[in-house]
Amino acid sequence: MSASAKEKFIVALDAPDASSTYQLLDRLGDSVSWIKVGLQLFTAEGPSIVRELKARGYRVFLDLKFHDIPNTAKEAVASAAKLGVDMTTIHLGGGAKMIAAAQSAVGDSGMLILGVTVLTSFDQAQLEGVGVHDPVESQVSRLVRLGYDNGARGIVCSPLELPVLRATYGDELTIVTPGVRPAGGDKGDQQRVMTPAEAIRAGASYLVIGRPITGAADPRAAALAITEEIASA
Ligand SMILES: O=c1ccn([C@@H]2O[C@H](COP(=O)(O)O)[C@@H](O)[C@H]2O)c(=O)[nH]1
Repeated sequence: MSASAKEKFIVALDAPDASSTYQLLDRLGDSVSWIKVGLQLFTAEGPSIVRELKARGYRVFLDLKFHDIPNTAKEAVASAAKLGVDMTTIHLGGGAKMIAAAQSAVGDSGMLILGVTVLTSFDQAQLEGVGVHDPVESQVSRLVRLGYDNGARGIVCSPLELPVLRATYGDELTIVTPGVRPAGGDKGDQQRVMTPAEAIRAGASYLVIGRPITGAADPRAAALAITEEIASA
């Protein structure tokens, strides 16, 4: 198993509290190096969970998907940068001014802002339900262009959109893809999915995978199998 395969894989620790998080980390051992802290865990535990994960040596992706007026988004991004996280998220639907304001708060922290496009739980019908009648791929491309033109160099999208984004932007973008499921795995609420190997071959920089690991009988074995699949892609 190569170290670079392990570093392309981010485990989404969508856990209810710190103690269940630490139990899961004990079971995962050295099989993961990146942890995603999302809304559930951060709302329960606050910034202390991020500080503890950083102290334990993990790289941290804080996925709170900021979407607010420009000043509020900017100050939230500044707080994330002060916490020392490696990546954080904004919704590109927040618009040009919000994206630029958020980007301006990164400073010299080295943190990467990822712009969320169309959630991977959306299919075409759900997109139409919020009033967007273009194909999902067009909406993703439109939001990525808006992000790019306002300074964003990181994107969250489904693996299905990778080919067109790589064809347009080459390696200029760091592209993080949730919506990843091992072959035959339960999709849950995810709609636009690929396997780990397919997503890597399509050009993902990082894969975010949660329940296939956190819900596995042996999370370490599940994480190692995904890393092997990434390495062999
Ligand atoms: O479009 C998006 C943006 C973020 N996510 C997050 O990724 C993980 C995926 O977890 P699974 O258990 O592998 O489905 C989760 O934390 C989401 O909040 C996303 O799925 N789609």
